[in-house]
This record gives sequence, C-alpha cells and structure tokens, in this order.
Amino acid sequence: MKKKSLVRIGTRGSQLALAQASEVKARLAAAHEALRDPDAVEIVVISTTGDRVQDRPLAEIGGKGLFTKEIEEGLLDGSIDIAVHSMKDVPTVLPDGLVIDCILEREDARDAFLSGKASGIDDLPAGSVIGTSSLRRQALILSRRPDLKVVSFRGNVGTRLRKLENGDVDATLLAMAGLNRLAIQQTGTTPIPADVMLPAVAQGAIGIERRQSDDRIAGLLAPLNHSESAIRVTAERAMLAELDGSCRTPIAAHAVLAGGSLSLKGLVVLPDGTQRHDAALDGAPGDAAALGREVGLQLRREAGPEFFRLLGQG
Ligand SMILES: NCc1[nH]cc(CCC(=O)O)c1CC(=O)O
Repeated sequence: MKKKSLVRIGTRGSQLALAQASEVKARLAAAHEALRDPDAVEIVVISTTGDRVQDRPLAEIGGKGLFTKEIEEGLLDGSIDIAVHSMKDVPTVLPDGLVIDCILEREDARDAFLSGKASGIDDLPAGSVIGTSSLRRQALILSRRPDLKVVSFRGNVGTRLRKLENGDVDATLLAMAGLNRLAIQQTGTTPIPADVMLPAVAQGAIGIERRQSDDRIAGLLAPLNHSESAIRVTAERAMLAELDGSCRTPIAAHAVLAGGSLSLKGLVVLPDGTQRHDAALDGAPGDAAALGREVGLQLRREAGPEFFRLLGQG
C-alpha cells in the first residue's frame, strides 16, 4: 500500500505552476530529512476559473482570485496542506483561516520584451502590433507609445511564443520570472528596465499559503521563507490593498532593498495610457506595510476621485 504523503501541495496545472510546485517540493526535501522520500510530498493539480476560461480576457471575467479560489477551497476542506501561488495572482485579502507567511526568494521581477523586430518598446516601428492581455502592460505601452496597437493575447507561454513566431503580432510581453523558471531562452528576449515598465505587484514572487491553525506545516515552511523577498512583497501588496486594486485596475509597483533601506515606487494608469500617476517613498524594511500604504494613499490623492471613477471603481 502507498504511504500517505506528509505534505500535499495544491497547484494549478499550467507548466509554470507545476514547475513552481516542484521547486517547493525540492526545497522542502532539502530542508527536512523526513521529506526526502519522493512520496513524502504529493503534488495535487487543481483547475481554477482562470485556467478554464480561455476565450475571454481575464479582466472581462472580473472578480478577484480567478487563479486561487478553487485551490483555497482545497486548503479549507483539508484536501491539500499548502498552496503554491504566483503572488501576482493572489488577492490582497485572503479567506478567513488562511495565511501566507512564506515567500520564496524572488525571481527577476521585470517584464520581458519579446520580438524578432526590435529590442524594446522604443525601437518598434510606428503602428506595430503588441499582443498582451494585461491591462497594466497595455496601459504602460500606450502611455509611452500611443502609436502602437495592443491586441488581446492569451494562452500559455508556448502558445504565445508560437503566435509571435507566426507573425500574428510584432511583439509580446511576458514576465522574466516565468521564462526563467521554465528555462525558456527565446531569441529576441530583452528584459525591460523597471523604470521603463514598472512590474506588477509581487511579480516574480512565489508565496505558500496554509491553514493558519496548522502549526506542523508552519514549522516545515519556516526555513523556506526569504525575508528580503517577503519585505518587498509586503510593501507592494500593502500599496495594492490601499488602492483596492483588482485586475481591472492597471497598477504597478516595485520595491527594492539596498543599503538597509526599502524603496517603493508605484503607479496607476488608465487602460488607454492617457493618464498616469506615480509615487515613490523610502523607508525602513521593518515598516514595509506602512510604506506601502503611504505610497497607495499618495497615489489615491494624486489621481483623485475622477481617475478612479473613469476606471469604474467608485
Ligand atoms: N497572470 C499570469 C501570470 N502569473 C504569474 C506569471 C509570471 C510569473 C510571476 O510573475 O511570478 C504570469 C505570466 C506572465 O505574466 O507572463
């Protein structure tokens, strides 16, 4: 008879999600003798609304937690013990009884520019077509290059790269983190500096969610937490929470830790790129959440109620 596994990891079934879950399994095995048996940690694939709806832009389906809800249900009903998430896809408010207090060392937070025709947004010929379904990427492209055309672009990384090679679009944007984790080295890939395209909140960070009451799992996860990454993600997510951002709001943030100081930049921008507001503050790493809230408040004040009304956000 098969031994009962000691830790069940819930994850989406996409290639990237599976790679992230495998990384967590390997890290658990490296940190704990008892988890070294290959059967000790089991990966349980759970399909989410975001995975099932492939024919419409995600922003149109609306709502938060499109990639997390069904997995969180698995945590709450006890069918899994931990859930591995791209923190970029995790809403700022978690269901009662669940916590995320383990953030792995963050990958490259930047976006990647992929094109056979140019090495960055600024080099694209006028009128070029860029495929992306991210409102943030769309808005930031249009605020910099109003002459470009943005078309909706969904599907997994492989599908998108094929569409690019077929010439359906002149360029596309993807997270560097996803490409790196899948070890995809596509020619014509250039990281976009964060000051040219500010990344999504928590882009490149993996978080592990668990039942708050599960002390056994808390103990197993503790050595996997990377505190610098957790501080950066805390600041960015506190900013997002202050803005009540959903996937309908093009919001970007990027925190860096250098010389013992935490610097946070944030922005909000209309989907058509015609109005954009930026804010930035430095603070102590221990004040990450307060710093994030303050940058969020500054953006709220700066943009004003009319901006958020235009976004359809009250
Ligand atoms: N919303 C999809 C999503 N969620 C996380 C990543 C990339 C990996 C990461 O940011 O950690 C992606 C794909 C992309 O934006 O290219």
